[in-house]
Amino acid sequence: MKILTAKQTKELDAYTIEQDAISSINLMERASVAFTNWFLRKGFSQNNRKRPVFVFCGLGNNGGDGLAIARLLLGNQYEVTTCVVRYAETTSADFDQNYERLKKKHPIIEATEETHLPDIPANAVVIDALFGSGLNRTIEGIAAQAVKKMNRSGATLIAVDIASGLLPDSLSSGVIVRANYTISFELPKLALLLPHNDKFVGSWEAVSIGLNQTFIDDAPTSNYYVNTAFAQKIFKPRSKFSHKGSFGHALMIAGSEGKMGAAVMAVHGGLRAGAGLLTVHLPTRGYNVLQTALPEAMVSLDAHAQYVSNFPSIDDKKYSAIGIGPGLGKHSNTLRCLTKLLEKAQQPMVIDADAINLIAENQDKLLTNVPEYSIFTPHPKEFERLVGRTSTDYARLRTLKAFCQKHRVYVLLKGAHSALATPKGEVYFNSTGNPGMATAGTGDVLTGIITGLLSQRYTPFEAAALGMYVHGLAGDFAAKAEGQYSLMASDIINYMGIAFKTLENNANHE
Ligand SMILES: NC(=O)C1=CN([C@@H]2O[C@H](COP(=O)(O)OP(=O)(O)OC[C@H]3O[C@@H](n4cnc5c(N)ncnc54)[C@H](O)[C@@H]3O)[C@@H](O)[C@H]2O)[C@@H](O)CC1
Ligand SMILES: Nc1ncnc2c1ncn2[C@@H]1O[C@H](COP(=O)(O)OP(=O)(O)O)[C@@H](O)[C@H]1O
Ligand SMILES: [K+]
Repeated sequence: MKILTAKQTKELDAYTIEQDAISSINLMERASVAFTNWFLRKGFSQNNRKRPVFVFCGLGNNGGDGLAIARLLLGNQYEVTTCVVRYAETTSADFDQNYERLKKKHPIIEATEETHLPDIPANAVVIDALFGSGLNRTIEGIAAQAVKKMNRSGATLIAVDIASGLLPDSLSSGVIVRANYTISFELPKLALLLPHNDKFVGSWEAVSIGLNQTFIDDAPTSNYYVNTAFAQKIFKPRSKFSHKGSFGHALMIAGSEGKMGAAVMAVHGGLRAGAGLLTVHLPTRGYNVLQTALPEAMVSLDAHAQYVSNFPSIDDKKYSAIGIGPGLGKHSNTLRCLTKLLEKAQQPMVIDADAINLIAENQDKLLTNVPEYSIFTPHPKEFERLVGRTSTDYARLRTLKAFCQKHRVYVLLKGAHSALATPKGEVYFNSTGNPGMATAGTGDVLTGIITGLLSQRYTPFEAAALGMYVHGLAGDFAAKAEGQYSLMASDIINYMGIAFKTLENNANHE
């Protein structure tokens, strides 16, 4: 799914109105109905009674949506208080039409100064329709006072299209609505996916309003959203005559004294992702724990007991994918081993954890030897070690894209909405996952999954994109069954089967 800019969204609206024989006012009605349907599904009741609804409207089309939503909720027997915040003289034509329609049957509060703003009880549901994608400067005056009043109220805040004050695709400042929910029209906006905006976005959903698909298909963008349909296209079901040789042989280099569990997690992830064969190379002291936990894996033992100091021969292309990093440690001999491996390796590798840290600390020597199209999987701290500190989410995204373009590698920057950047400078944001996954070992599982997929001849991009999607989906299934609080990395492994099965089932029904 594409992520478009505010400017493109405006053009998309206009194109739809022109090409699809729908008037602007009817498109607004569609958007308002889509929002209201979402609202009705949620219900927003308390003790079997509908909670009072307060709608704050601006003077443009976002305000017009608010007025239409107020009318639709009145029709559904909600007790609605509507307030138009008069921060300027001019109003949009569609705002005017919806204003007239609502005014006929419902009193509208006009606020030109703070004392006009209605008091909001804490049990209310507030609909924020002050500004949408048309915002082009910080909010001031009476509109800013309305935002502050909404934020102070303790009520549940729902943003129409985007929280007022939040710019869809660039850095925001000034007062911003702290929404609990955001209902975005048609496509997600870049701002919804960035960590620093979490407090303004809440949980969000994109609802379809039937905007023109041809325009969307043709629109240039470098930002994408990896949803189910996207992952489904990448996923390859197994053919009847396949055998374990069809799914490659993965090599995972991992583990050090005290961190052998990371190797176990990664290997487990790789096997569950369907690697035909998987050899793990690890320090001798890890042998028993690994073979006891996972008899399915083959083991190549290092010359050293506590850390990795060498690696098995990769000359004969025996391994169709190599992953390195989980629990590796940073011993000087491990650094020497990694240096040699990077010199020798011809194929893209999956590089995680301490392998990233070692490369970060020895960039001059190591970075140029990383095989083209390798996949780095840093968490934010590891990414910072690699590229330095960045001040904002947008600056970090620019750095991420530039790093991938310069070094011709993929970087999967982990977190909520993990961002997979490509050598072309595109970014694919993940749709799956939950905060329960912020726990020890989940990253090791991901490294295993991606290595396992890569070994089966998925391209590096496919392996990374499908891997992050399935990893998050398994985490979502685990959280649904067990809750987020006590979720552990091994729960993700346990739910990987169900995650892959949903893709298998969908593929079989196509
Ligand atoms: N046909 C359409 O274009 C559709 C638009 N829709 C809604 O329309 C919204 C966009 O509407 P608009 O383009 O009218 O813009 P907004 O309603 O977001 O803002 C209204 C106007 O306020 C002015 N403004 C911007 N920042 C301001 C500030 N800080 N202080 C004071 N004035 C400011 C701008 O001139 C802007 O056009 C979307 O977010 C969506 O909610 C939906 O109804 C779907 C259809
Ligand atoms: N709030 C969150 N929402 C969704 N996914 C998350 C969240 N926090 C962490 N994750 C996921 O959990 C994993 C954590 O990886 P990492 O930090 O490397 O953990 P570890 O090093 O302990 O294995 C990543 O895949 C990341 O995307
Ligand atoms: K809004």
